[in-house]
Amino acid sequence: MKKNIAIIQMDIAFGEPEENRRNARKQIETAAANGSDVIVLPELWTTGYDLSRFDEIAEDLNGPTHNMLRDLALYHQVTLMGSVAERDGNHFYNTFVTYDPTGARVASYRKAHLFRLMNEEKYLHPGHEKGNFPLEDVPVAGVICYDIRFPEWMRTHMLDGSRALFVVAEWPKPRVDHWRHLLISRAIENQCFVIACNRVGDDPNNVFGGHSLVIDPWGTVVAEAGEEEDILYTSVDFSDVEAIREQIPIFQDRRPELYE
Ligand SMILES: O=C(O)CCC(=O)C(=O)O
Repeated sequence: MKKNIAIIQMDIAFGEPEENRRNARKQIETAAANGSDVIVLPELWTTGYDLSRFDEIAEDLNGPTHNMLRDLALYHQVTLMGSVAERDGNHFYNTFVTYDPTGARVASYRKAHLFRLMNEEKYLHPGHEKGNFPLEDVPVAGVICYDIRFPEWMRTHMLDGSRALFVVAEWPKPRVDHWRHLLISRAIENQCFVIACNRVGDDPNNVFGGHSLVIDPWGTVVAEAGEEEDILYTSVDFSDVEAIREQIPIFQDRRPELYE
């Protein structure tokens, strides 16, 4: 199945959900008008890392950001995804959501590995469930930023035949080399597409690196953004995964009994 992908590599106004929703809405409308089927937003794109104000700015899964994503997905007949600050009772999560063209939420994955360098563990709870979901009839998975440093967690997402890993991030510029190498490695070792959206700009503590990427299941970078706000367009044929998995059948050759 072939899909036109748009990655919205946006800057994020720190702790300003309304401003970020306005900006994202414009960019989603542009991407939809340009024929995109799947539109990816970055990590925590409504709030940024304004963690100490999550009590005020995080929302439950029926909040205004979710209504907007549901309505835009339905109106433009696209799939929309990205991570949003979630409130559930007294707990907060960094939650990757996906809305399909019927407006249904088909994924809500809570970031499993909290990033101490940005104090996430002081404010957020980690998730415990995997981020697999169907992109129409194609099995895929969505994960968040620091999660990609844990290949064993990424592998568990691939054991059901998933063909793509969607990654949303606020990855700082000083470690953009790690971002690129980790993403390319995840694509090669799992023989899957990696479709990764990073933010640009800065917040009070970090400068973010951009370089959103689309990598094919052979590990070749097929599209890459620079360090400015941009919409990165590419098209992906998920059936390309089959030939590579037949040529080098790593999923058949695994010996899980050795790994535990
Ligand atoms: O692992 C890294 O270097 C960056 C991770 C990160 O920024 C995050 O998880 O938000």
